[in-house]
Amino acid sequence: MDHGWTMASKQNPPRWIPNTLRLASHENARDKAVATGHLDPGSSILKTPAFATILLDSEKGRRCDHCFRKNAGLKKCTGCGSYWYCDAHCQAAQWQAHHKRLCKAFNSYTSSTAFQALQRHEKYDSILLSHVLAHITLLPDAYASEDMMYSVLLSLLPGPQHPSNTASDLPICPIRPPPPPDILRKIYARFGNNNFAIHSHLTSIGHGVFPIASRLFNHSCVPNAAAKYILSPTGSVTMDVVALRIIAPGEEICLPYLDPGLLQTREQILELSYGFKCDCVFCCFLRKIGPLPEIPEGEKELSSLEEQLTSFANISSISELKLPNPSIEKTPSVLHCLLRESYMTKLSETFSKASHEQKYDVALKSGITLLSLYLLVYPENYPQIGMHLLELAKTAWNATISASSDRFPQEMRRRVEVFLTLAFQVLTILGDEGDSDGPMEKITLLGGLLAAEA
Ligand SMILES: C[S@@+](CC[C@H](N)C(=O)[O-])C[C@H]1O[C@@H](n2cnc3c(N)ncnc32)[C@H](O)[C@@H]1O
Repeated sequence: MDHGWTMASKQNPPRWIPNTLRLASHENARDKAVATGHLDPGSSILKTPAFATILLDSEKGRRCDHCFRKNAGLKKCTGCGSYWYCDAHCQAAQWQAHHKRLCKAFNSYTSSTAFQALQRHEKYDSILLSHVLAHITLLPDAYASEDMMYSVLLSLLPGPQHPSNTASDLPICPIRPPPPPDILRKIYARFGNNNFAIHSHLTSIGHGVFPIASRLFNHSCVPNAAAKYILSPTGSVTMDVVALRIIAPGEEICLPYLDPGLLQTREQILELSYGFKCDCVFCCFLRKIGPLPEIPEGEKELSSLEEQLTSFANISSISELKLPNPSIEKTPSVLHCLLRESYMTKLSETFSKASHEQKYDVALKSGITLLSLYLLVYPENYPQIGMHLLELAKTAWNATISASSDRFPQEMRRRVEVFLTLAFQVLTILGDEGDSDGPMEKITLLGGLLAAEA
């Protein structure tokens, strides 16, 4: 079995590498995936199916455990009563993938004292690990299988060593044949730094093991690509890695391992969970400026800083043709306090609450400040920017229709158009993903309302 493919050791790239990519050596991360040719924004770089997945508890019973699609008429597994499926097709597919090895023992395993003593994230790991192992036992030759994805899974870099990474204490569902302890340890040691959160329109719905994507993509806090998830009635979840901007031939393709908006905690998370120090321009800038200053308590002072932020982000120049792209490294030092994570959270809460309570002036002011911050911290065409532009368009629309006709400002209408067009431009790069009732449908709906009002 080929567990350790490296650039140096083989001439011909393995068949799991798509022709958009080649592997090259990386000084700290073993290998890196580089583009073989020019890639336009929105190009698909890699499509890869999951090796195993698990739904979050919040989604259990409202999404199919196999295809992850929402379904009001799910049917429960009559064996264990703990898995739900769209239909016989999804049930049969998951039965063959892993469930036939788990169904009988599943409930006694999850009600055991050992399982119940686990933290929530460990419970997810424990069940996902059981899915992975059960799947392996169903491959030809089980734990000695030559299966491509299994080989790639075993060849992944392990996460940093810490006690929770040893698998010896992690209970798993009893599986026949039982996994050799070294395989069990090896796979679990690769969970923390390789698995992915599966999301639909920015909401996490599950976790997944996608060995090929893990093997290929390193992290950047200023990524040029992003992963989206395709939910289809014909199979389990597929990951699609999409270019966010033009990528030149030979350029490394990176994904964000965490939310690039985590400006204060990401260094620690990357070190603890992934075992490396990020050297992207953004992290170098944050290290250079040191601890972020406190946010001023006075309302006037904060409001003046917010005006300076929107002016630095050049928000007034917004047109439907292009979003400004302010450079984080040039952020004036007086604005560094606004890079605190708590400030972004608070601003986002103010925007949502004010929109909800129909305080549109407050909502639009905080929403535009939040947009300035997003443009500063997120890379070009990042979906958070597009989703926020859509929220701004909805808020501006509600403000427009709630105003009395004599107050109906043409300028506000124009704002709706601009936000909506920009939301479309950004979100169309990632394209359709997750559930079908996504932001693109909402953009079409609001565009229709706007046209009808004209
Ligand atoms: C999902 S793997 C990435 C694929 C890896 N390059 C390989 O050759 O298999 C994650 C691991 O790669 C390394 N890594 C990823 N991004 C990195 C970066 N920007 N700098 C240093 N190491 C990185 C870390 O060891 C991390 O735990």
